[in-house]
Amino acid sequence: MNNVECNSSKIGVLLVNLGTPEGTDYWSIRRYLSQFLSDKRVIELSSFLWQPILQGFVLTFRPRRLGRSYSRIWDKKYNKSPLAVITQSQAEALQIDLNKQNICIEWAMRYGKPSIEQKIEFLQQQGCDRILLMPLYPQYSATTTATVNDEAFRVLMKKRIQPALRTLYSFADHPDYIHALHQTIQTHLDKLSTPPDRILLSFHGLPIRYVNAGDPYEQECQKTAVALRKKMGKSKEYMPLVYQSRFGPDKWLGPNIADVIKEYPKQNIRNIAVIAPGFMADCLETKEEIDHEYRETFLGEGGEGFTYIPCLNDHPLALELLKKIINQEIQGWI
Ligand SMILES: C=CC1=C(C)c2cc3[nH]c(cc4nc(cc5[nH]c(cc1n2)c(C)c5CCC(=O)O)C(CCC(=O)O)=C4C)c(C)c3C=C
Ligand SMILES: [Fe+2]
Ligand SMILES: [Fe+2]
Repeated sequence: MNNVECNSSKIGVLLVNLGTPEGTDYWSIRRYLSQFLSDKRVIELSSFLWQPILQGFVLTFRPRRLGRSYSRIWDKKYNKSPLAVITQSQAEALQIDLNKQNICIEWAMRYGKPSIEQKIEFLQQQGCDRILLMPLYPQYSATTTATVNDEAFRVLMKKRIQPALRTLYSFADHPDYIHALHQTIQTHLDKLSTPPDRILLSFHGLPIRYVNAGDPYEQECQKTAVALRKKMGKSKEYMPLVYQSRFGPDKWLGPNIADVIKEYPKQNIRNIAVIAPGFMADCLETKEEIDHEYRETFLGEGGEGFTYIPCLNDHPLALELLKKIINQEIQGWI
């Protein structure tokens, strides 16, 4: 995949993000959603109950609507979703930087392609006998981080010769992560003619049931919010933590971003900025859900200014952060 040869590399790094359909048509989306929503880490229901609902109802209706959403954000140049394009770009930029250290960087998707299996195979073929698995989720959740690990170990289960495998837990308050977020927020705000009355920190939600069962995700999000507010010298009121992307009938973590922003104009809060620190790359949940849907909601309720602050993506500070994490996690391997 990369321009850089990595035949002599002995350490492999696999960046993994959530997933992506191969196209925006009904069947591509259906295939992707079916794999994603059949994951028992994501939907904690018995298959006996859930599969008939998924196959009969969800996968009949949701792909069409989701396909329209993906079409609006699809990267026409690369014919890929933004999540795939950005993750690839992160991997390519890191490869150029880490080539000297004999490290081979690859990227994969937990659902869809390129798969974790395909990329572990490839890294082994390149001579990597040690692999650092890096789920690109700053905040740990069993629904995201753990399922990446599950899949990698399932791949290893089939191998006679296994590479050494290290996993990354999270980096919710890593100083370089907080620094990168601070800088991107500041640079973005400096360009605005009217400063926002609030900066919302919007994280992907999780069913409360999972948190009650022990998923540390809510604490992880709070860790990020507390560290970022401290770094910026701002209050909890000015930078509230909110949750987005609800799915299904469960009760999800709150406060829900849609409820919060609907109330703001009534409180004379008319200019807001939104950032989604939980995503390392812009995707459907940011480009479409925040920058399109919530923008319309806020302006429709009487808001005057809505600005979306992009994810870290392949910003130089994001690459510095990932490089720092890699060097910390491979200690003792070089
Ligand atoms: C019960 C369902 C879901 C849980 C739990 C969940 C957790 C979770 N997801 C992310 C990150 C992303 N999710 C994305 C899309 C997405 N998520 C769900 C459902 C759950 N997510 C669905 C059904 C979808 C598809 C879109 C939709 O139908 O609304 C994405 C975007 C992918 C893209 O291609 O752009 C990301 C990223 C996290 C971090 C998380 C738990 C912490
Ligand atoms: Fe999700
Ligand atoms: Fe969504």
